[in-house]
Amino acid sequence: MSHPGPEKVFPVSWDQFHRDARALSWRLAGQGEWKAIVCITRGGLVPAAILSRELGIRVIETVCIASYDYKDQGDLAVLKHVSEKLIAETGGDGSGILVVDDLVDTGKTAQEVRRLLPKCHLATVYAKPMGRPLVDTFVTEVSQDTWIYFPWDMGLTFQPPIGKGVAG
Ligand SMILES: O=P(O)(O)OC[C@H]1O[C@H](OP(=O)(O)OP(=O)(O)O)[C@H](O)[C@@H]1O
Ligand code: HPA
Ligand SMILES: [Mg+2]
Repeated sequence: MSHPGPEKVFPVSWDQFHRDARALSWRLAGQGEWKAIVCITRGGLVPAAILSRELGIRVIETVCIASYDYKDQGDLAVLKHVSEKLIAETGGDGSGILVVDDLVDTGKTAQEVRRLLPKCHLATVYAKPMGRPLVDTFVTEVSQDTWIYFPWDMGLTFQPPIGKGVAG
């Protein structure tokens, strides 16, 4: 499924992402003690590094899930599961695990994680309305027809002067 239009864009710089991931850490700080972070690769790797530092959580695991080819959503593939050892150590249902991703969009990825770890705490930096109910904690909501551009997907390019695009 291609992302529906009309499309708005929300470009995020490294600095903005760092601030937003720190804001997520503040929201999570009072909410409990987590034994481990499980990040949903690849997008969850960067916020997981920041949360790990801010919350002092040193056990980091991955669940590797892919569904988008650029903006086209395809079938969801779980490429690697969370280790059986960590699941067993956390009661088999994800209790005490903080799962982190960069964003929730349709909620398909989050649904799969909830199926694997029903009692985990799921945190994302950004959320769109369709996926929002599946997330426990997030920082910023954007509309469903907004595409978020992350700093690791962008480079510096020439911008045409704003006046050139204005009719008249
Ligand atoms: O709520 P959803 O509609 O499922 O979309 C959200 C997921 O999509 C992106 O991952 P993607 O599958 O592109 O893989 P990536 O993290 O490796 O870029 C993003 O990082 C989330 O994990
Ligand atoms: O808005 C988005 N931006 C980047 N990756 C994504 N994967 C799903 N939605 C998005
Ligand atoms: Mg992802």
